[in-house]
Amino acid sequence: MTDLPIEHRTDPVLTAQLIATALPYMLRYDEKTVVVKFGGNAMGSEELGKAFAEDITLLKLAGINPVVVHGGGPQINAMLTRLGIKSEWAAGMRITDKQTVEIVEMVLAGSINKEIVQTITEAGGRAIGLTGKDGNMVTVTRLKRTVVDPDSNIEKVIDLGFVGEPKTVRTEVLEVLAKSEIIPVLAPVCAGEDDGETYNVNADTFAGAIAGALGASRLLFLTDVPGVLDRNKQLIKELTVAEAKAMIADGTISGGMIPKVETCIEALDRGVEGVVILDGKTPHAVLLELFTEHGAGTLIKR
Ligand SMILES: Nc1ncnc2c1ncn2[C@@H]1O[C@H](COP(=O)(O)OP(=O)(O)O)[C@@H](O)[C@H]1O
Ligand SMILES: CC(=O)N[C@@H](CCC(=O)OP(=O)(O)O)C(=O)O
Repeated sequence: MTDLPIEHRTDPVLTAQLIATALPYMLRYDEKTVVVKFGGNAMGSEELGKAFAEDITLLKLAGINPVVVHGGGPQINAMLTRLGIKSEWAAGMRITDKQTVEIVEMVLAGSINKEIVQTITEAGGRAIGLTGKDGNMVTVTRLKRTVVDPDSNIEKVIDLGFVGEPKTVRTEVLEVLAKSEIIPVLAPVCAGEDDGETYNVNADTFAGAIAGALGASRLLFLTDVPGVLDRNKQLIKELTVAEAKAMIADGTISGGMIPKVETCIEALDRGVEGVVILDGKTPHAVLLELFTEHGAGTLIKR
């Protein structure tokens, strides 16, 4: 006991009892796929990253099949600023030109992806970092986005550049990994189905496509807010699809929360059983959500 770090030193009987309470949840998710989207804003500190890696490693050891999809919006912003490149946004998506997509790939696939893989390794797990390009896993077409011009109230189609929409998801590689001890960590960078160009894909959209194709039991979005908030900034614990659509239409849900909620709706359509948006800044948010009755965040439901 005394060799353990202080935060792990507790009454051994209590510890054993606590571990036993996780059993029904372990049985519930045994061999099930859980897709966890780790948002760039949720990667707040080294400590949070470590707790996240421990949770994911624990899921894998418990016989669950975790698939990690990560973002990195703020980290891409920081690199673009360092390089003096301006970035603009529309409907929660980065308008991505040729120069920007190179930086996006560098930050997501090169830097963040490997950092998460390393943190999982340090937690005692084994992880492999992949992008949508690897194994031709996810191919995309150019995303066409319609927005309503606030001045004229007229709908217009905007060109976001090299922003992709997942079209084909090939799950072979992930199925092989599910049978192994290796945890996939996926960066949302993909090749265009028609042109072979590199595309920037919103990490939420990517996670939804993966969860749908794998028939995941759970899709968790770890972000930097407690969940979907109402006009008074109060947490909404359960949100129906119709309510969510109305909140997007009236602007209560905006920015990066739009692709998240839209992905939740699509994931439900594709048969994912439980879709939750929760606060990734709470240490061990994944275990808290899956292994306790403490269900935090916003559950999106039909
Ligand atoms: N109704 C809402 N409830 C909660 N967050 C919202 C809402 N509308 C907009 N947001 C914004 O969405 C952000 C989360 O999306 P995003 O920044 O893309 O996070 P992530 O990096 O986790 O994907 C929040 O930090 C918040 O600023
Ligand atoms: C098209 C688009 O917007 N792509 C995102 C990809 C990263 C991402 O989604 O990161 P978060 O999950 O941290 O927001 C971007 O360029 O920022």
